Amino acid sequence: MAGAFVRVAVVGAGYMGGGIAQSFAAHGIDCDVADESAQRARERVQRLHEEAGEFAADGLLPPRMADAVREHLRAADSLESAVDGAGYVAEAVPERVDMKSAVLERISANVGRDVVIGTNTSAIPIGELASNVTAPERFLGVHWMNPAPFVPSVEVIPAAGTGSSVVEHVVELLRSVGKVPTVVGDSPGFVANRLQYALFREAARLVEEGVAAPAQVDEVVRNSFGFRLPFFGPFAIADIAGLDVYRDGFTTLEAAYGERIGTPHLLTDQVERGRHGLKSGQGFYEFTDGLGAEVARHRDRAYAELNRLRERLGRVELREQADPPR
Ligand SMILES: NC(=O)C1=CN([C@@H]2O[C@H](COP(=O)(O)OP(=O)(O)OC[C@H]3O[C@@H](n4cnc5c(N)ncnc54)[C@H](O)[C@@H]3O)[C@@H](O)[C@H]2O)C=CC1
Ligand SMILES: O=C(O)[C@@H](O)C(=O)[C@H](O)[C@@H](O)CO
Repeated sequence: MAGAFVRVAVVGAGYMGGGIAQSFAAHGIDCDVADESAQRARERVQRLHEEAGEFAADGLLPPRMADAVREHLRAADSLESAVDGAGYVAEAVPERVDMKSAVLERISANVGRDVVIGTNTSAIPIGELASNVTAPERFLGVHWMNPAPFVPSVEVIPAAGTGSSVVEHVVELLRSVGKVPTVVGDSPGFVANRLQYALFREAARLVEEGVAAPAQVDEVVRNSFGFRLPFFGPFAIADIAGLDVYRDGFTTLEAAYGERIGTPHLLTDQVERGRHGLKSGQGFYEFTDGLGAEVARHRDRAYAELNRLRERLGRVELREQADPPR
């Protein structure tokens, strides 16, 4: 059914809209982009074409995909002409409810009722934006990560009224362009940004309290739990560490920071049921029948390989602010 979306339109050709458009076009899907003015859309598309060539020259994209971006990605003179004939429209204008509402109203006034409309909002509940769209069963959140051509995940967020076939078609479309779509519930920040912003908030508190400078926080994160994240999410990481150990750690953190870092019931419940993670054979995941040993072996191989990749790639040195924030 991805064929139902042979043409897509992207409204808002900035950092995200541009990358989303490149991702579709690189896979041979015609993609028309609109921005605030025809001139801005033309300038952005010219840059997106050049950038695809640079990706190919650097070996990040096969040359045929860069050619496909030049062939299939086009600038439209207006929102109305971009969406004309599209089967799927991606909205990627700034993260402001007023701006998104006006643009979504305009999109839905200019397309048929069966045209699927996805918003790339980072955090605004989809149910809140749905009131701007006629036939809201064809509306949903489709949240890409930056930079869109290279980061696999796209959160797919149905609102209460989104049709299940619409969700299926969008999942299929995203898979057809090499993405990893995950359907999640409609809650502010969804999964990725609720976690990402919670991490950033605590990182900022550490700096505000003088515990560490931004560069020190980043160094610790990259080389500690951040090092594990390409392979394991927070539940697998907790299982591998030991859920009883996590529960005991929370005792100290909760005493110091209260509810902000309070012990989750989900965790104490596992520990009380004797599910301590990998070492007990069960936690949030099952490690029986030799799976525990397999997970540990894969973990060690993955981490050793990641160390080698990091050595090979080297680092880009970020220059610290001369007058660091407190
Ligand atoms: N920057 C990021 O890392 C990510 C951002 N997002 C979300 O994607 C959306 C866009 O963010 P960015 O691309 O980073 O912003 P951006 O500022 O780079 O791009 C926004 C684009 O929308 C255009 N625009 C503004 N008003 C418009 C209108 N009425 N009609 C058509 N185009 C209009 C702007 O000229 C600009 O090109 C936001 O909702 C943001 O939260 C989602 C994932 C990652
Ligand atoms: O991290 C990402 O790419 C996304 O989840 C985002 O939505 C943005 O970084 C966002 O937080 C910035 O507005």
